[in-house]
Amino acid sequence: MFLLSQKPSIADHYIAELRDVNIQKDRLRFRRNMERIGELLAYELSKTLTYRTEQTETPLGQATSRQLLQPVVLATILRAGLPLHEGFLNMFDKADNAFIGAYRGHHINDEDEFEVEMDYITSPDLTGKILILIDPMLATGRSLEKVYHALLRFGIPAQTHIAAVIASPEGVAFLQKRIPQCRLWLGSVDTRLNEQYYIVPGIGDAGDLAFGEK
Ligand SMILES: O=P(O)(O)OC[C@H]1O[C@H](OP(=O)(O)OP(=O)(O)O)[C@H](O)[C@@H]1O
Ligand SMILES: O=c1cc[nH]c(=O)[nH]1
Ligand SMILES: [Mg+2]
Repeated sequence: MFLLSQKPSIADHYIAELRDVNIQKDRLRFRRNMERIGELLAYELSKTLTYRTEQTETPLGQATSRQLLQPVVLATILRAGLPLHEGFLNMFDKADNAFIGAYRGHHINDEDEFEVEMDYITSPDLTGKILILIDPMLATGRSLEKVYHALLRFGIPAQTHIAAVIASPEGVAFLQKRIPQCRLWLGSVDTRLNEQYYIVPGIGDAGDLAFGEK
């Protein structure tokens, strides 16, 4: 597991702004901070990938350079994942993209219990590729687990990475148990989940903060 907040850095400013109830009123800034964290996580993740060397022609000669060995697919859970996706795409600009419509739907009988509803999924072939699954909030982990398994119908990736900005200890433990083959890239692991399965202290509802209440 990689944890961005483990070492002090400028990323701490971005995460602090995401949490701040006053700064949250500025949706543009909220989305941009998500995007900036996406760029940082993507850069850290890129250091672990495999590269091949090739020759690049410059105006003055030949330079040895590195190119990613395997294609990258960025798969993002709507809505809240969109700004984080943009950050990853800024770094992995040649990536293909997958999108999944998933949200926490409520049961009629029990207000606090929820089921992950998934009503849209589109993806390129994933066979042998580097799959990066993107969602800023890892609360119970049920959305990410469900989406990961749904994506496998598009092929078996060579590697799968999961990127989230704010995680709960419960969600991390759930994913490590259920899909241990996926490597986690996280901004912060917070204290706990509350009764509504929201992350505490967390940031609130990431989708609403980025795009408005639904
Ligand atoms: O780990 P989990 O317990 O599954 O919860 C996390 C999910 O909840 C949020 O989506 P939400 O249902 O709020 O949809 P939205 O992006 O449309 O706001 C978030 O973006 C995750 O997808
Ligand atoms: O804390 C949480 C949990 C799920 N989804 C969010 O947006 N925030
Ligand atoms: Mg939401």
